[in-house]
Amino acid sequence: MALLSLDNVSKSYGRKAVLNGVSLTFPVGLTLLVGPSGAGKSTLLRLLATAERPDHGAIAWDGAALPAARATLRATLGYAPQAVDLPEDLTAREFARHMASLKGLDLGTADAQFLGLADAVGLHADVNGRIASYSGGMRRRLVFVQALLGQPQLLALDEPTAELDGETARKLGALIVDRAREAVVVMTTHLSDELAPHAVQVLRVDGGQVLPA
Ligand SMILES: Nc1ncnc2c1ncn2[C@@H]1O[C@H](COP(=O)(O)OP(=O)(O)OP(=O)(O)O)[C@@H](O)[C@H]1O
Repeated sequence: MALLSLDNVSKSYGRKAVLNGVSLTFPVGLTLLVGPSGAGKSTLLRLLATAERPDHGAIAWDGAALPAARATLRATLGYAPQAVDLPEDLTAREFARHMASLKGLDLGTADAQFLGLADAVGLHADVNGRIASYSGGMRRRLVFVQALLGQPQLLALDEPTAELDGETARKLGALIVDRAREAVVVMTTHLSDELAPHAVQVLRVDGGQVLPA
Protein backbone atom coordinates (compact mmCIF):
# COMPACT_ATOMS: atom_id res chain seq x y z
CA MET A 1 0.00 0.00 0.00
CA ALA A 2 1.21 3.50 -0.81
CA LEU A 3 1.36 5.26 2.55
CA LEU A 4 2.38 8.58 1.08
CA SER A 5 1.01 10.14 -2.08
CA LEU A 6 1.14 13.36 -4.06
CA ASP A 7 -1.65 14.40 -6.38
CA ASN A 8 -0.96 17.09 -8.97
CA VAL A 9 1.48 18.94 -6.71
CA SER A 10 3.13 22.15 -7.87
CA LYS A 11 5.72 24.34 -6.18
CA SER A 12 7.32 27.55 -7.45
CA TYR A 13 9.80 30.01 -6.03
CA GLY A 14 9.01 33.38 -7.55
CA ARG A 15 8.71 32.72 -11.27
CA LYS A 16 10.64 29.47 -11.12
CA ALA A 17 8.33 26.46 -11.32
CA VAL A 18 10.29 23.73 -9.50
CA LEU A 19 7.57 21.05 -9.45
CA ASN A 20 4.81 21.18 -11.99
CA GLY A 21 1.74 18.99 -11.50
CA VAL A 22 3.54 16.04 -9.91
CA SER A 23 1.57 12.91 -8.95
CA LEU A 24 3.46 10.17 -7.12
CA THR A 25 3.05 7.33 -4.66
CA PHE A 26 5.60 6.16 -2.11
CA PRO A 27 5.13 2.62 -0.83
CA VAL A 28 6.94 1.12 2.12
CA GLY A 29 10.56 0.68 1.05
CA LEU A 30 13.34 2.86 -0.25
CA THR A 31 12.63 5.50 -2.90
CA LEU A 32 15.67 7.24 -4.36
CA LEU A 33 15.29 10.74 -5.82
CA VAL A 34 17.93 11.51 -8.42
CA GLY A 35 18.38 14.33 -10.94
CA PRO A 36 20.58 17.30 -11.77
CA SER A 37 21.59 19.90 -9.23
CA GLY A 38 18.86 22.47 -8.72
CA ALA A 39 16.16 20.25 -10.24
CA GLY A 40 14.00 20.17 -7.12
CA LYS A 41 14.94 17.04 -5.17
CA SER A 42 15.33 18.88 -1.87
CA THR A 43 12.17 20.86 -2.56
CA LEU A 44 10.20 17.64 -3.02
CA LEU A 45 11.68 16.23 0.18
CA ARG A 46 10.77 19.40 2.13
CA LEU A 47 7.18 19.06 0.93
CA LEU A 48 7.06 15.43 2.12
CA ALA A 49 8.59 16.41 5.45
CA THR A 50 5.95 19.17 5.86
CA ALA A 51 8.71 21.78 6.04
CA GLU A 52 6.97 23.55 3.15
CA ARG A 53 3.52 23.48 1.60
CA PRO A 54 2.72 22.96 -2.07
CA ASP A 55 1.23 25.89 -4.01
CA HIS A 56 -1.29 23.52 -5.59
CA GLY A 57 -2.25 19.90 -5.29
CA ALA A 58 -2.60 17.49 -2.40
CA ILE A 59 -0.29 15.38 -0.25
CA ALA A 60 -1.79 12.50 1.73
CA TRP A 61 -0.36 10.32 4.48
CA ASP A 62 -2.00 6.97 5.17
CA GLY A 63 -5.10 7.99 3.24
CA ALA A 64 -5.61 11.35 5.00
CA ALA A 65 -4.83 14.65 3.27
CA LEU A 66 -2.49 17.31 4.62
CA PRO A 67 -2.74 19.76 6.26
CA ALA A 68 -5.33 17.96 8.43
CA ALA A 69 -3.06 14.91 8.66
CA ARG A 70 0.10 16.93 9.32
CA ALA A 71 0.23 16.17 13.05
CA THR A 72 -0.18 12.42 12.40
CA LEU A 73 2.58 12.49 9.83
CA ARG A 74 4.93 14.61 11.97
CA ALA A 75 4.50 12.25 14.90
CA THR A 76 6.12 9.52 12.85
CA LEU A 77 8.49 11.55 10.70
CA GLY A 78 12.27 11.43 10.68
CA TYR A 79 13.84 14.18 8.59
CA ALA A 80 17.49 14.80 7.83
CA PRO A 81 17.81 18.01 5.79
CA GLN A 82 21.00 18.80 3.89
CA ALA A 83 21.90 21.88 5.94
CA VAL A 84 20.92 22.34 9.57
CA ASP A 85 21.83 24.91 12.18
CA LEU A 86 22.82 22.66 15.07
CA PRO A 87 22.94 23.92 18.66
CA GLU A 88 26.70 24.29 19.02
CA ASP A 89 26.73 24.44 22.83
CA LEU A 90 24.98 21.11 23.31
CA THR A 91 26.67 17.75 23.29
CA ALA A 92 25.50 15.32 20.61
CA ARG A 93 23.74 13.28 23.26
CA GLU A 94 21.96 16.35 24.67
CA PHE A 95 20.89 17.28 21.15
CA ALA A 96 19.50 13.78 20.60
CA ARG A 97 17.63 14.06 23.90
CA HIS A 98 16.22 17.41 22.80
CA MET A 99 15.06 15.96 19.47
CA ALA A 100 13.57 12.94 21.22
CA SER A 101 11.59 15.21 23.52
CA LEU A 102 10.32 17.25 20.54
CA LYS A 103 9.20 13.98 18.97
CA GLY A 104 7.45 12.97 22.18
CA LEU A 105 9.58 9.84 22.63
CA ASP A 106 10.36 8.08 25.87
CA LEU A 107 13.71 9.66 26.75
CA GLY A 108 15.32 6.58 28.26
CA THR A 109 14.44 4.43 25.24
CA ALA A 110 15.53 7.18 22.85
CA ASP A 111 18.87 7.60 24.64
CA ALA A 112 19.58 3.88 24.36
CA GLN A 113 18.61 3.95 20.70
CA PHE A 114 20.79 7.02 20.14
CA LEU A 115 23.83 5.30 21.65
CA GLY A 116 23.24 2.23 19.48
CA LEU A 117 22.90 4.33 16.33
CA ALA A 118 25.92 6.48 17.24
CA ASP A 119 27.89 3.27 17.61
CA ALA A 120 26.66 2.02 14.24
CA VAL A 121 27.79 5.19 12.42
CA GLY A 122 31.11 5.56 14.26
CA LEU A 123 30.19 8.43 16.58
CA HIS A 124 30.25 6.49 19.85
CA ALA A 125 33.50 8.04 21.12
CA ASP A 126 32.11 11.54 20.59
CA VAL A 127 28.53 11.40 21.90
CA ASN A 128 29.43 13.52 24.95
CA GLY A 129 31.45 16.01 22.90
CA ARG A 130 30.05 19.44 22.15
CA ILE A 131 28.65 19.87 18.67
CA ALA A 132 30.91 22.92 18.24
CA SER A 133 33.83 20.48 18.03
CA TYR A 134 32.16 18.29 15.39
CA SER A 135 33.49 18.05 11.83
CA GLY A 136 31.21 18.33 8.81
CA GLY A 137 31.00 14.57 8.43
CA MET A 138 30.23 14.08 12.13
CA ARG A 139 27.43 16.66 11.91
CA ARG A 140 25.96 14.89 8.90
CA ARG A 141 25.98 11.59 10.80
CA LEU A 142 24.41 13.24 13.86
CA VAL A 143 21.60 14.73 11.77
CA PHE A 144 21.08 11.29 10.22
CA VAL A 145 20.97 9.59 13.62
CA GLN A 146 18.41 12.04 15.05
CA ALA A 147 16.17 11.34 12.04
CA LEU A 148 16.13 7.64 12.93
CA LEU A 149 15.13 8.18 16.56
CA GLY A 150 11.78 6.63 17.38
CA GLN A 151 11.78 4.35 14.32
CA PRO A 152 9.84 6.73 12.06
CA GLN A 153 7.32 5.39 9.56
CA LEU A 154 8.38 8.14 7.14
CA LEU A 155 12.09 8.83 6.82
CA ALA A 156 13.13 11.71 4.55
CA LEU A 157 16.88 11.95 3.93
CA ASP A 158 18.59 14.67 1.90
CA GLU A 159 21.89 13.31 0.54
CA PRO A 160 22.72 11.64 3.85
CA THR A 161 25.94 10.06 2.60
CA ALA A 162 27.34 13.05 0.70
CA GLU A 163 30.95 13.83 1.66
CA LEU A 164 31.25 10.69 3.79
CA ASP A 165 33.97 8.13 3.13
CA GLY A 166 32.90 4.86 1.50
CA GLU A 167 33.01 2.77 4.65
CA THR A 168 30.97 5.25 6.71
CA ALA A 169 28.50 5.69 3.84
CA ARG A 170 28.00 1.91 3.80
CA LYS A 171 27.26 1.93 7.54
CA LEU A 172 24.54 4.53 7.00
CA GLY A 173 23.33 2.58 3.97
CA ALA A 174 22.81 -0.54 6.09
CA LEU A 175 20.66 1.41 8.56
CA ILE A 176 18.66 2.97 5.70
CA VAL A 177 17.97 -0.41 4.09
CA ASP A 178 17.01 -1.82 7.47
CA ARG A 179 14.48 0.97 8.19
CA ALA A 180 13.07 0.65 4.66
CA ARG A 181 11.87 -2.86 5.53
CA GLU A 182 8.93 -1.35 7.40
CA ALA A 183 8.92 2.39 6.66
CA VAL A 184 8.54 4.74 3.72
CA VAL A 185 12.09 5.97 3.15
CA VAL A 186 12.69 8.74 0.62
CA MET A 187 16.27 9.76 -0.06
CA THR A 188 17.89 12.19 -2.47
CA THR A 189 21.13 10.98 -3.95
CA HIS A 190 23.25 10.67 -7.07
CA LEU A 191 22.51 8.37 -9.97
CA SER A 192 25.31 5.97 -9.14
CA ASP A 193 24.13 5.37 -5.60
CA GLU A 194 25.11 2.02 -4.13
CA LEU A 195 21.66 1.70 -2.58
CA ALA A 196 19.90 1.58 -5.97
CA PRO A 197 19.62 -2.26 -5.92
CA HIS A 198 17.74 -1.97 -2.61
CA ALA A 199 15.26 0.63 -3.85
CA VAL A 200 11.61 -0.10 -4.65
CA GLN A 201 11.71 2.86 -7.02
CA VAL A 202 14.22 5.35 -8.41
CA LEU A 203 12.64 8.63 -9.49
CA ARG A 204 14.27 11.33 -11.57
CA VAL A 205 13.42 14.94 -10.77
CA ASP A 206 13.97 17.18 -13.77
CA GLY A 207 12.20 19.98 -15.64
CA GLY A 208 9.41 20.21 -13.06
CA GLN A 209 8.50 16.53 -13.50
CA VAL A 210 9.26 13.43 -11.44
CA LEU A 211 9.44 10.24 -13.49
CA PRO A 212 10.84 6.71 -13.10
CA ALA A 213 14.60 6.88 -13.80
N1 LIG B 1 13.73 28.85 -0.51
C1 LIG B 1 13.96 29.04 -1.80
N2 LIG B 1 13.79 30.26 -2.37
C2 LIG B 1 14.01 30.45 -3.69
N3 LIG B 1 14.42 29.49 -4.53
C3 LIG B 1 14.62 28.28 -4.02
C4 LIG B 1 14.41 27.97 -2.65
N4 LIG B 1 14.68 26.66 -2.44
C5 LIG B 1 15.06 26.17 -3.63
N5 LIG B 1 15.02 27.13 -4.59
C6 LIG B 1 15.31 26.94 -6.01
O1 LIG B 1 14.55 25.85 -6.44
C7 LIG B 1 15.29 25.03 -7.35
C8 LIG B 1 15.34 23.61 -6.81
O2 LIG B 1 16.20 23.58 -5.66
P1 LIG B 1 16.46 22.24 -4.87
O3 LIG B 1 17.36 22.59 -3.74
O4 LIG B 1 15.16 21.60 -4.56
O5 LIG B 1 17.22 21.36 -5.95
P2 LIG B 1 18.03 19.99 -5.77
O6 LIG B 1 17.63 19.12 -6.91
O7 LIG B 1 17.83 19.46 -4.41
O8 LIG B 1 19.53 20.49 -5.96
P3 LIG B 1 20.91 19.90 -5.37
O9 LIG B 1 21.11 18.55 -6.01
O10 LIG B 1 21.93 20.91 -5.85
O11 LIG B 1 20.78 19.86 -3.88
C9 LIG B 1 16.64 25.69 -7.49
O12 LIG B 1 16.60 26.52 -8.65
C10 LIG B 1 16.76 26.54 -6.26
O13 LIG B 1 17.56 27.67 -6.50
